[in-house]
Amino acid sequence: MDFDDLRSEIAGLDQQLVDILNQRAELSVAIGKSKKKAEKVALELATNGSAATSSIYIPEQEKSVYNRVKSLNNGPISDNSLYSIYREIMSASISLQDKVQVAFLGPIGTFCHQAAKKKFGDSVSFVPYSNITDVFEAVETSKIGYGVVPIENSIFGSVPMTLDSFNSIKISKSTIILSEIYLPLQQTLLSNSELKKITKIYSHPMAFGQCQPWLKNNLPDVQCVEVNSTALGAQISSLEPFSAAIANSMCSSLYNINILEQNISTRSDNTTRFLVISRSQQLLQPKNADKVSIIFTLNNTKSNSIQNTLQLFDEFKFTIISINSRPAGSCFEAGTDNTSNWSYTYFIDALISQQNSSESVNLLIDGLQKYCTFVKLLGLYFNEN
Ligand SMILES: O=C(O)C(=O)C[C@]1(C(=O)O)C=C[C@@H](O)C=C1
Repeated sequence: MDFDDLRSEIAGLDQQLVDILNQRAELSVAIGKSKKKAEKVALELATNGSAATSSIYIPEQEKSVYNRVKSLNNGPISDNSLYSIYREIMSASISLQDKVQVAFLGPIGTFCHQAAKKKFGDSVSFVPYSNITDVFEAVETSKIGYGVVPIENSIFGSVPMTLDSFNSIKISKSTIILSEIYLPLQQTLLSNSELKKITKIYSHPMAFGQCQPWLKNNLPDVQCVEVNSTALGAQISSLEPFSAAIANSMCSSLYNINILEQNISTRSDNTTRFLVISRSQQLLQPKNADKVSIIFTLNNTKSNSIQNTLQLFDEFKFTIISINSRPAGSCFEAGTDNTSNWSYTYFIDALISQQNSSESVNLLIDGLQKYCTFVKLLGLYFNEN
C-alpha cells in the first residue's frame, strides 16, 4: 500500500471512530438523565432538604473503564496513551451529562490547575479561587460541584491550610474526598531580570519549602515574599523589575516571564498529592476502595487515647500510612469553639486490604467515638500511588 492508500484507510477508520465515540456519548447522556432522576428522588426523600449531589463524576466507574480498556489493549498503543485518550473521552462524557465545574487554587497555571486537568480532562470548566479555603467554601455551599486542593508534598510535607479546612465544620461539614491525584512537579525560577539583579522572590510557602537548598546556595540574601499561589507569584513578578517567582514552567508563557532556572526543587522526584473534594450528605462507598481518610479530635480527659485509637486501626487490620495533627480548635471559627490549648485533631490515611471486612470501616469509626469528641470519615477512595 502506498502513502495515499494508507491515509485513505486511516480516514475510513476515523469515520468509524467518530461514529462510535458519538454512540458512546449518547449512552453516557442516557446515564446522565438516570443519574439526575435518581438525584431528584433522593432530594425529595431527604428530610433536611439537601440530598447527595456530585453523582456525575464517578471515580469507581472510571477506574473500571480504565482497567477494562487496559485489559483489552493488545498494542501497539501504550496503556498510558490509551489512558490519556480515555481521560478525554470521559471528560467529554461528563460534560455532556451536566455542566461540570471544578474549583482550583488559582490563578491559571498553578500546579493545582494542572492536577485538576490531569483528573478531569479538557472538556469541563475550571474555576480559579484565590485561596484553598475559598475552594472548600465553594464546594461546601454547592456553588460548584468539585474542588481540587493540595494535601501534601513529598519534600515539604502536609499543607496546613487544607488540613485546617477539613477541621472546620463551617467550611467543610458536608465535604468529602472522592479521589486523589499524584502530580510529579518541577519548581522553576522565573524572572524578567538577570539572576544577580534579583532582590525579591514571590511564591507559595510550600514552593519555597521545596527549594530551600537551591535558594540558600544561589540567592541567599533575597527577600522571599509568600503569596497565595505559585502562579500568582509569577503574575506579580512579571510586572515587577528585579523580582522573581518560583512556579510551574507553564507560567512562563501564561504570564510573559522568562525561565531562569529549571528544576530547583531539592529532589528530582518532587511530587504533590492533591484531593478531589465534593459535597455529599452520604459518603460514597466504592466497592473496592483501598484507601480511607479519617479525621478525629481526641477527648483529652481520657488517658492513653492516642495509643488506644491507633490500636483500633491495628485491630481492624488497617495499615496506617500517614498521621498528621493540627491544633483542635478550628482557626477559621473565631471565638466559637470550646477546645482547650494543646488538644489535637488527627488526620489519618490508611490502606484497606483484602483482610478488612466490609463492615470494618464502620466498626473502626464506632470504636473511635469512644475516645474522641469529633470523628468524621472524610473519604473512601482508590490509592493512586
Ligand atoms: O458510568 C457512568 O456513570 C457514566 O457516567 C459514564 C462515564 C463514562 O463515560 O464511561 C462517565 C463519567 C463517569 O465519571 C464514569 C463513567
